[in-house]
Amino acid sequence: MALPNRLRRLLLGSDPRLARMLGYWAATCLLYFIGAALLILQVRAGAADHDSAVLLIGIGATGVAVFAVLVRASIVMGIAPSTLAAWQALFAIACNIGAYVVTGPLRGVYLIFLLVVLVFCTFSLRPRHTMLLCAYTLGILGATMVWLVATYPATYPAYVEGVHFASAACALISVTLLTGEMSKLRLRLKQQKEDLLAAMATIRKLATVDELTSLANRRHMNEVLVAQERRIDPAGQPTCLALIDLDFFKSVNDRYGHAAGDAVLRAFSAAARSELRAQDVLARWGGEEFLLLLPATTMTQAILVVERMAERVAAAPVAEISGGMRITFSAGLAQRHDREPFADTINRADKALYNAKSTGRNRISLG
Ligand SMILES: Nc1nc2c(ncn2[C@@H]2O[C@H](COP(=O)(O)OP(=O)(O)OP(=O)(O)O)[C@@H](O)[C@H]2O)c(=O)[nH]1
Repeated sequence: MALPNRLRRLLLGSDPRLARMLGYWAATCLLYFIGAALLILQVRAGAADHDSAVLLIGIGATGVAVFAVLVRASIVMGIAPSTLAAWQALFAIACNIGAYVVTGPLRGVYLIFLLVVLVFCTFSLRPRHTMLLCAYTLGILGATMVWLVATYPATYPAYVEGVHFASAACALISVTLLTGEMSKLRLRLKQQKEDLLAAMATIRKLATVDELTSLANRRHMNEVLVAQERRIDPAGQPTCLALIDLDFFKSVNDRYGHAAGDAVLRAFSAAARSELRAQDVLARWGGEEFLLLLPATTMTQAILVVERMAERVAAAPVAEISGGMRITFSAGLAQRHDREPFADTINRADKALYNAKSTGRNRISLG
């Protein structure tokens, strides 16, 4: 892995949610720097108290650093993004109100910052939580303004604070209502996306899996074969195919009924599949016929696999059939020649299967 990639992974992690949260954190950082710069300008102009400004900048910087660590570790620590966003918002609001108190005539700017904090919450908080946050902000802001007017009436005239509070309340409430609507829209979109993904998974399953046996269906097997034909196998990697057909299956249906026949097909599929490796593919090719693909398998190995399969299938109990009838099958086995189209290998396996049937069934013939 290249060094910048490694560094990126170390800083941002590999989870896209984490990268997004760190993106929001970077935006709050920017806000903090602008707020701090404004405070320094006010101190230089003699409009803000130096010590209070330094203390506030220190608290803000510590908060920003602590949240960087918390965001980075949130997934490991199991902290929900919404919880972290709420903490960050509470902290940012407290800092902004602190800056409002410390800053001189330009303090109105921090009221705009309060709005920005609430807008950010749209992306991570539920509408109800954003409303609670708005109420908390207005409560603390109102109480602070009353205290300022009562303690320093010359610096914080009542009519100025009144106008500040009224405009902040109008803006914050409007933004909260608006962001509430946006949050609902976002949640609806998220739900729709999840529904769509679930529907796509169902469609994919229906398109690739045989409903009765849960094996791959013929369509999917054809896709697998096409993909296999396009692959360039390393030299000396043989592939075998087996066409498998249950013996005297019609008589199962006739004697025990169609439902029992279905049960036999399911029992065969489960038993046969239990003998296969992860890379082998067994598909229902049609009716009571199955196609088995054995990649990286020699003919000798394939014979052993199909024999083991036959033993397992014969021993599989089928509750729907009384009298302990044994399920047997006949198989035509063929090894794919170099670059041979699978259609031709299947043809050879089919001829071998015909041979197995005509020479007595319950056996493997080679094609
Ligand atoms: N229960 C059930 N029967 C099926 C299904 N698909 C095909 N069949 C039946 O499978 C039977 C196949 O009969 P045949 O082709 O004569 O084969 P067989 O009786 O197994 O005879 P051999 O293959 O020659 O040993 C037919 O009766 C089909 O109706 C299915 O999904 N469920």
